[in-house]
Amino acid sequence: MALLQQILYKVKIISVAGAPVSEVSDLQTDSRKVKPGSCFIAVKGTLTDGHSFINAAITGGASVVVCEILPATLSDNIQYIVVGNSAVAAGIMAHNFYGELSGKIKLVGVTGTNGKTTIATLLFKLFSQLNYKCGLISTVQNQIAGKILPSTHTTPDAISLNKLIAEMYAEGCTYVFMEVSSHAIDQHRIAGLTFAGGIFSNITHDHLDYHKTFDEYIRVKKQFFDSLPSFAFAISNADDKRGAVMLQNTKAKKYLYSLKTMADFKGKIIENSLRGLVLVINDIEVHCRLIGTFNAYNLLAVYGAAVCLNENKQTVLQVLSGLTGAEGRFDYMVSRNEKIIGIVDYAHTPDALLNVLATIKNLKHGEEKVITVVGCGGNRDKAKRPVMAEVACQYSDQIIFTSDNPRNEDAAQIIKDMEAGVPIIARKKYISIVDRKEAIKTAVNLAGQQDIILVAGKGHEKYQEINGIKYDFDDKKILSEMFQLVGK
Ligand SMILES: CC(=O)N[C@H]1[C@@H](OP(=O)(O)OP(=O)(O)OC[C@H]2O[C@@H](n3ccc(=O)[nH]c3=O)[C@H](O)[C@@H]2O)O[C@H](CO)[C@@H](O)[C@@H]1O[C@H](C)C(=O)N[C@@H](C)C(=O)N[C@H](CCC(=O)O)C(=O)O
Ligand SMILES: Nc1ncnc2c1ncn2[C@@H]1O[C@H](COP(=O)(O)OP(=O)(O)OP(=O)(O)O)[C@@H](O)[C@H]1O
Repeated sequence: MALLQQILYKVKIISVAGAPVSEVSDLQTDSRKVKPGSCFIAVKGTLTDGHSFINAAITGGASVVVCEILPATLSDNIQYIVVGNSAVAAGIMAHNFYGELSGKIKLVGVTGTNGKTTIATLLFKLFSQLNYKCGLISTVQNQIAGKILPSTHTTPDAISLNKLIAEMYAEGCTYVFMEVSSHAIDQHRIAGLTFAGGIFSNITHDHLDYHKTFDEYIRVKKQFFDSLPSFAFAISNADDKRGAVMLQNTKAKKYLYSLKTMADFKGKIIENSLRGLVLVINDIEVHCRLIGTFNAYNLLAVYGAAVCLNENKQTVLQVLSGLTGAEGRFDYMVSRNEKIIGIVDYAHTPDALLNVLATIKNLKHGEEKVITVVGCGGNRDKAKRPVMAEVACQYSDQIIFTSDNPRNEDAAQIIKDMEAGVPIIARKKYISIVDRKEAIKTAVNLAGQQDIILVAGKGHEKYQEINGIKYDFDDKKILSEMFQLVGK
């Protein structure tokens, strides 16, 4: 049980009604999770309004209701607390409920359209190798000092988020690196948290189904930096058109990183190939295992954050040189005998597939073939199927269409939908193999010395979802097994 008065610390209360309650058992924003003695916070959502579930929450046992508008009829023995914004209140209350722990650890948030998972994961790996106990909150997975927990959101809801941070604190974590999505900022999932630092990667047109306009998307992202405290650091990408704007109104100490202009954290690419990056960062040369210019930016952001957190520059670069990126994000291996490069990437949209294939094309230096294994998910946007196929054909020498997560659809039909997008001139360079394992094996059989195999779409996922059942499936593991089996 927790004292209601303490949980309401810093919440802007407009009025209070009903029967006074001194303690609550927990906080819930979902009436379906309410238990006897819960405090139910009615949040206006994107689909429905939590206010319409107040009665259900009371029936479930809630003794306190936090809301923006009082219900027409008040129930007996319930305390009602009216606030200006329930989502903000939920954030602050969750932070108080779990012991205001974000200020007791160093919490670093990463926001931007691309690179959040990579930057947060690299920071987690770096600080873990520097012998700190760390937490990671990301799209791919959450981690508490090495213990892996599944992730459902890029940034969890306020209650789950504060609970997770409390678990990290209890395990002795001193740093938590987390992704901050624009949805989370907009829905106040991070309200009440004290950040030690914030990092901006970049912003491009995305998520406009949610934010409606690009200006609104920028405004939401900027709110994160506007809310950082003066003792925090704010690091931004000087080479992004909106990099400077992000830091315009922040109280935090401002830093910029760049590959192009003078900046606090200045980097230069000396070598950029499918075998890694050679960079000079603040006059120190560093050989990294990550691939592509975008990863040079990610590495600079990580380096900058580590320096802001008072780590030794040489040591940071030394550790960074050995790190691989986030699982399933341009995740690559080299086959033992024929030095075939195998890349597993989460790219499951035409845009992402184009980015990965364009990066491969820019980095390969000779006549190496690019063989792409790709499919599309079932029960999702059908319009993207032919477009994905077209992109794959445009940038690959050979393509194998296969199944992704067919879910409740017929995998062969999904592939047919993809085949409709194959340009006439590319008809001879694709084949279709429904069984994903067979498709990967065929790609390995087709590949010669130094060729490049891209297995796209599932990245870090460890399953294939077919008719409601998730079967074990791991692209990276299977690719590696096939290299061995085929003897390449
Ligand atoms: C569009 C969106 O972001 N929706 C999020 C939002 O749900 P919502 O606003 O739709 O909720 P709602 O269904 O309208 O319900 C409103 C309120 O009524 C409550 N309710 C609802 C039903 C009921 O019976 N009882 C009840 O109390 C709900 O708990 C909620 O508080 O708030 C929920 C709780 O925080 C989130 O789980 C949910 O994420 C959905 C599942 C989602 O898919 N979100 C994606 C788009 C998302 O957030 N993505 C970003 C990453 C984006 C990226 O960079 O790729 C992320 O951070 O994960
Ligand atoms: N700094 C960057 N700039 C542009 N593209 C990037 C950057 N970092 C990674 N990418 C590309 O975007 C893809 C997604 O990267 P990552 O998962 O790190 O980003 P994210 O912001 O977490 O996106 P998501 O929420 O979709 O996972 C990668 O596979 C890579 O192709």
